[in-house]
Amino acid sequence: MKEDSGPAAGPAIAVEGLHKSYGDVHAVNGVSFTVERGEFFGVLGPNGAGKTTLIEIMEGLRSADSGSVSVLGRSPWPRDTSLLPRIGVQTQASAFFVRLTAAEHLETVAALYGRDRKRARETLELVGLTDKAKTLVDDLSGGQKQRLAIASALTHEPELIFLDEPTAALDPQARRNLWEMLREIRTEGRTIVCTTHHMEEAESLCDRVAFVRAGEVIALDTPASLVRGLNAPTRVLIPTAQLTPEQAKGLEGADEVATEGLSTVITTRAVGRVLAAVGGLTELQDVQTRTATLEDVYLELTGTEYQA
Ligand SMILES: Nc1ncnc2c1ncn2[C@@H]1O[C@H](COP(=O)(O)OP(=O)(O)OP(=O)(O)O)[C@@H](O)[C@H]1O
Repeated sequence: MKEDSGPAAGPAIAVEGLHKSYGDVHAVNGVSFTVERGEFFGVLGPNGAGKTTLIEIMEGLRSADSGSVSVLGRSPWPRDTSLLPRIGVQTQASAFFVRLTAAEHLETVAALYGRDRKRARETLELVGLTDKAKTLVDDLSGGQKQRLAIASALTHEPELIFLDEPTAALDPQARRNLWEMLREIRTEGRTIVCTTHHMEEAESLCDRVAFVRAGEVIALDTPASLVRGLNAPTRVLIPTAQLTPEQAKGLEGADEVATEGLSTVITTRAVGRVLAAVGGLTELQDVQTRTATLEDVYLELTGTEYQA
């Protein structure tokens, strides 16, 4: 299933001047970008930004009003059935075959793609649901259903995988297991396009991310470049019981001093000098340093309070 997957075959996705409106709402308003083969690409932005509309156009589930989309070298609209075995789709409202167990559901999905039971079992194992093989789909928890939905998108080993908030209902352990699994899939050379509201997740997994706001891509780069571009200061947190704000204000390199809960917080662009000075006054093992993250980029770009 990996035909046309060499570098010579062009990008996995190329979107150019895409527009889509629902009445007066410009859900996608002039979007252009390219996703390279083998890339893990994140689409980020607040609720209603246009992410799902954009992804559904790439998946061939919606038509665009204007602009062009190429997916694995083909146009997904009008519906191109030759693309279906080559892409895997997990949506926020995945459907299951009712009255089947988790294993039976996946075996059915696998059979639809001409894959065998062994592959269905492998995929169940991949998402950590082997011990739920005999559980009815209806009796799975929300997070387990979500893992089954992801497995359904992976059974046929597609070249390109679309994931819409894949870890939304997962507990922290399941989320980290899924990250590991997605990293593994990526090393197999598959392309992954993923939306998420978890900035830590995007920072940890994505090669590049596109921030979408009001239907437009307002930033697109690697998470590290976006964070660097903020040029944000470092925050040093020390228990106030060990260093009071008054003591902190006198320290070399401290730009600003505040208190947060039980901590004195020093904002600085000379973290080495501040730590050296703090080390002379208190135990450094109780000191935490915080540098900017993709969440800070989100707040800067969208100008909104982040809500997971
Ligand atoms: N079928 C539809 N009919 C009318 N308006 C729609 C439809 N689907 C989406 N919209 C509107 O288009 C805009 C973009 O919606 P979209 O679902 O693409 O955003 P999103 O970024 O995926 O949001 P979320 O993070 O909440 O999933 C919103 O204003 C939404 O209300």
